[in-house]
Amino acid sequence: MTLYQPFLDYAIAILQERLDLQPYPIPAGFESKEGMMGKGKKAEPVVTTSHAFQSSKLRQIRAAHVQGGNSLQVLNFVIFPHPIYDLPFFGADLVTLPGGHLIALDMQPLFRDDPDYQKKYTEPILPIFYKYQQSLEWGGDFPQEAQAFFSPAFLWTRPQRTEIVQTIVFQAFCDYLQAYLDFVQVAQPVTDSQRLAEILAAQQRYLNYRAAKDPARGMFTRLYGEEWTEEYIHGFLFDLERKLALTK
Ligand SMILES: C=CC1=C(C)[C@@H](CC2=N/C(=C\c3[nH]c(/C=C4\NC(=O)C(C)=C4C=C)c(C)c3CCC(=O)O)C(CCC(=O)O)=C2C)NC1=O
Repeated sequence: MTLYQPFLDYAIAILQERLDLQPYPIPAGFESKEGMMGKGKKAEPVVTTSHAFQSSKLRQIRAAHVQGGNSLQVLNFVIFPHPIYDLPFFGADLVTLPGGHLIALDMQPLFRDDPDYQKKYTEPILPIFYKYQQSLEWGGDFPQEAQAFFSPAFLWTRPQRTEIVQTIVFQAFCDYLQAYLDFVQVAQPVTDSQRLAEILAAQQRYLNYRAAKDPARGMFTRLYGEEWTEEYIHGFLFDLERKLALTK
C-alpha cells in the first residue's frame, strides 16, 4: 500500500456514498502510464494512474496518482464544480519527493476577496482549519501569483515525518472532503446571467493558471515526454477550455 493510496480509497468510497457518481471519460492512453526515473542501477519504475468521475453538480472529480517508490509519491486530487454553481474547487496536492513531503489542501475560492463568498465557503471550515493548523507547521513560501487562488483556510505544510502524513494529514483530508460535500449537498444552481458569466470567468482564470503553471510539468516531461505531458495537462488534468471549445 503506497503512501497516498488510503487517501484515494477513502475519497472514492465517500464520493460513491454521498453522490450520484458517474464515470468521467479518461482520454485513451492516460488511464495508466509507465516510465522510469533515474539511471542505471538506480532506475526506478514510475506509474501514473488517472481516476475520474462526475455527478449532477460536479463537472469533473479527478485524481492523478504517481507511484514511484519511496522517494516519489504524488496524489493530485481536484474537484471542479459545474460552472452554474458558485462552489469553490476542492484541491489536494499531496507530494513526496526525495526532499520530503509537501501538502497543499484547500477549498479554492472563485471570489477570494468577496466577504459574502468568504462567509459562505470559508468561515464554516475555519474551525477545521484551526484544528489541524495547530499540529502542522506552515509550509513556508510559495509562488506569489498562486496566492490569489488559495483561501484563508489553506492547509499548507511540509511534514518532517511520514507518520504525520499517514495520521494528521489523512484526517485533515477526510474532514475537508466531508465538509466540501456538505457544501455540494446544499448548493443551488445560479440563474442570474451576469453572475453565471462571472463564475465561468473565475473558473477559467483558475484552470488556465494551473494548466500554465503546473508544478508537475517538469516531472511528467522527464518521465513521459513533452507531447504526452501537454496532452495530459490540457486534455485531462485541467480540461475546461477543451470542453468549452467543443460546445462552441
Ligand atoms: C493555484 C496553484 C496551485 C498549486 C501550485 C498547487 C499547490 C502546490 N503544489 C506544489 C508543488 C508540487 N505539486 C506537484 C504535483 C502536482 N501539482 C499539480 O497541480 C498536479 C496536477 C500535480 C501532479 C499530478 C509536485 C510534483 C510539486 C513539487 C514540485 C517540485 O518541487 O519540483 C507547490 C509548491 C510550489 C511549486 O512548486 O509550485 C504548491 C503551492 N495547487 C494549486 O492550486
